Amino acid sequence: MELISLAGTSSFFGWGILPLLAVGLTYYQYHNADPESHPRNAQELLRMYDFIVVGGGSAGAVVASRLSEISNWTVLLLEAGGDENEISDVPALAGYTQLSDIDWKYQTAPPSASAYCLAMIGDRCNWPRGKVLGGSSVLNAMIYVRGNRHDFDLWESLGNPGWSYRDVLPYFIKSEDNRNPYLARSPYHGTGGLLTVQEATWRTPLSLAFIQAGNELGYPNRDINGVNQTGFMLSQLTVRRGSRCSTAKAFLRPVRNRKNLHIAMFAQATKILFNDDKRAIGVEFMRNGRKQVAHVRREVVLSSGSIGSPQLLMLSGVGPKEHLQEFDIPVLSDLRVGDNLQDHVGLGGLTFLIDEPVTFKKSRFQTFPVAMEYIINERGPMTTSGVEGLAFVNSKYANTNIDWPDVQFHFSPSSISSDDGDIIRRITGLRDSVYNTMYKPLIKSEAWSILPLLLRPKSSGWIRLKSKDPFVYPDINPNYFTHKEDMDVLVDAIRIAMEVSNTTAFQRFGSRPLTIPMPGCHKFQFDTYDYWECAIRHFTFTIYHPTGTCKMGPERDPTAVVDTRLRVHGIKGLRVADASIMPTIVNGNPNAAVIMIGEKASDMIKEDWLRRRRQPGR
Ligand SMILES: Cc1cc2nc3c(=O)[nH]c(=O)nc-3n(C[C@H](O)[C@H](O)[C@H](O)COP(=O)(O)OP(=O)(O)OC[C@H]3O[C@@H](n4cnc5c(N)ncnc54)[C@H](O)[C@@H]3O)c2cc1C
Repeated sequence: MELISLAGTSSFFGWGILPLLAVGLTYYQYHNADPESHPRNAQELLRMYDFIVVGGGSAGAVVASRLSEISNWTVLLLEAGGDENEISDVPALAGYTQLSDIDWKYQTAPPSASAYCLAMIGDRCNWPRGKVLGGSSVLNAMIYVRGNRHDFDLWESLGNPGWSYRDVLPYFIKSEDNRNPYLARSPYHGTGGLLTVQEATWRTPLSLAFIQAGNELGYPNRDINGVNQTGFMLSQLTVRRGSRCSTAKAFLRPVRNRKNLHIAMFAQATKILFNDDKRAIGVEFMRNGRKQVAHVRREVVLSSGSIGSPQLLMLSGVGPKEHLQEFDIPVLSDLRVGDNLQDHVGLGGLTFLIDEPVTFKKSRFQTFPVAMEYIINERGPMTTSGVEGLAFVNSKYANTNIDWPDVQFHFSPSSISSDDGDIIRRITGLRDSVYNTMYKPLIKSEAWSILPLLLRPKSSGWIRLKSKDPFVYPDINPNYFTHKEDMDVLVDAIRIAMEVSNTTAFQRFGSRPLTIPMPGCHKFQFDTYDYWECAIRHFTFTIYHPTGTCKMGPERDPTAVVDTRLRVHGIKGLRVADASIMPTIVNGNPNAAVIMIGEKASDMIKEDWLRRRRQPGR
């Protein structure tokens, strides 16, 4: 628009003005003042900072941004990866970032205690994590869900005062800039914050069928980030003008010109350094092939995520004593780092066929006009994350006396093969036998799917070092389905998904389940408990929500790693602020809660240090 109006004025001033303008803009480096311009990768670092934040992901970007609001504090953000790119910006291309350079490309260890991920090559599930400024918020599906008020009240009741729903709600609201007027009006949402949240502006007709189906089943269409969670709704997303709004875009780009904030990309922390008093005094990191050290005056904040944070703590001598001794790592604080690994897990590839040409397919939407609509108008099919609707429902095992549903549905107007086998097949790591038998035959069909997800798993796993070498990935054991109750809830969730397909809303499109049996499950009759258990153990689908590996809890809790102010027990000058501190996994996609943790951590750090300054002698 601006260019068009400039072109209009050029006839008045003559053509000479455009080159003049271009020279002027370059001379004054106009982009420097643009809050949307990318952050700079600082090359010259100081020897000492007030704070060092390790990891610039969903939480770390928030912490670095908020701490550097105090202009006389110097802040260094160390990020192992580089910057976001054009592909990661496009919601519909989210899958393309996985297994790319900006993904750590973790995998689960082959199962031992119980069977899962059997349909995947090597019986390992891929666990993507963002290795990029913005972290996993650059790879994720952008779904904005806060969790349930009972999650946070539970955290408080486990000995964490200050973390009840009433306490944390203001932090969710603080970050948010909700762009849907009907949501923005609600007291549960915020406007004017740094993180843009809105519903997708484009959707298939099936999204409305999904909401109507919920109604038919007795579930209201409601804002699941509002007063109650149980119900169906269109997805709220962290997007801005049709593009991804990662935490790097939201929290770091606007402050890129702060002199007191240095962002060092491609800098992977390898160890936290301590003095004899067990106080963190600096961080050792690798950058440009060189080992370097940055010292810290006040605190190190570890925000390396649920895999990176426990790994770095253990490498630095904070972790289970017997495990660290295996690697001859001197033990500074014997804590259950790496335990309590909780994740959301469900059945992948639960597919329904329809007769109408309304689904989201590569052949229909990866076209030149669609691309141009995105580039020019920031609208159209490229702006969708692929998950058009969400539902929070109760399995028959849920306590319906309280609003705390135990199952989440992700509704997609597509199937595993809607992209013609390009990406989804690769990023799920499906064996050829499974893809070719079940999903390849659907390439020409119209299909939609529901991902039924277990919200509060009883099974939990652990992260353990495989080596003292910080560049060797740790062992990831999610231990899915060691508790039968988890399987019971999921099988019942599949039955509810079948009911969704049977509603009038979906029958209008001729909806019916895909009945090709999962390879490996032929011996069970389709749609029995045993069949679904077998299918779940094969096409085990995590949507990558690992949490809890540096659990928050009081000192009396032998499983706690950080206290309620996120300070590592037994250590000075070191906090953890990311998904790993969750004592229990939140009831829904965790990104919003992780951002809340970043906000609250920053406020606590400010309170602690600014109060100390005002009260000399403490
Ligand atoms: C594919 C995918 C889809 C998802 N979809 C959704 C969704 O739609 N909605 C939702 O709510 N949640 C979603 N999630 C989960 C959500 O994105 C994460 O829970 C959240 O981003 C975790 O934030 P974090 O700050 O704990 O870790 P991260 O965001 O992963 O940040 C950790 C950062 O630390 C850096 N780092 C790690 N180790 C080091 C080191 N040693 N030195 C320096 N830097 C280091 C990493 O590179 C990274 O940038 C998804 C996740 C993935 C991977």
